Amino acid sequence: MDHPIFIALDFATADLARQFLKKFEHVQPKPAIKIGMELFYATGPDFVRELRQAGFTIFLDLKLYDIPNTVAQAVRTITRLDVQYLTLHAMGGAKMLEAAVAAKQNSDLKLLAVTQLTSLTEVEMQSTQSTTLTMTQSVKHLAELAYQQGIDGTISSALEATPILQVTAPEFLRITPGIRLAGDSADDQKRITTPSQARELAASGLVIGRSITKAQDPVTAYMRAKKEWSE
Ligand SMILES: O=c1ccn([C@@H]2O[C@H](COP(=O)(O)O)[C@@H](O)[C@H]2O)c(=O)[nH]1
Repeated sequence: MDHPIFIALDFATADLARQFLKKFEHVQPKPAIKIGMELFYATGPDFVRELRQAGFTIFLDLKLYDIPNTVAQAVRTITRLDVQYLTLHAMGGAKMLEAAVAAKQNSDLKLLAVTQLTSLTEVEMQSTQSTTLTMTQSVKHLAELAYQQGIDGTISSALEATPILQVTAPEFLRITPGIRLAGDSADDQKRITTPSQARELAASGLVIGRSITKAQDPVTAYMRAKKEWSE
């Protein structure tokens, strides 16, 4: 899958996620899905296996952030789940990233490093992290660090996708949440773009949650995003 749109399955139970996915049973190819903390903590690895067996491409968004040994052991365990993408925080540092890359061994699992959460403004980032770096400088720095350790791509706003490309390589993935369809109302996401803006800014994949999951007609919202993204 070259340019995926991952639907963020942010649901509280497996049944709610199943009901949602049922609406997509006639959509081919199957949408790629992202399982984050809410659903994973509620349902655990068994539900990940169920969705994988049903043929979904799975992005497990657990945002690992711990000492190198702990993260490496977690990556080793997760490779057995046969998910295709996994997140960890770039802020864990070079040694943590390096340990995660070593732990995935020969598996096809792609590791994605979260740079700065899309819910943060530049001012919030600067005050929390006690830095004078701009958002772009900080994201570029973390992306370059991840790239040098052999990580497969980043998670950032699409607003930083072009700067990330400048310090990494075209094949390094630039996956971007914080995507909203025109007309959506404001929420906790701060660094947002539409799918077509993300494409113009050199994102290589999108994560979309509420614009699809909370839409009156989720399949139509997904198709609209897909059309904008691929045009
Ligand atoms: O910086 C980040 C990292 C991860 N996310 C995750 O993506 C989805 C976005 O959902 P929306 O409903 O489209 O806002 C969500 O699961 C986040 O945990 C992110 O938004 N930003």
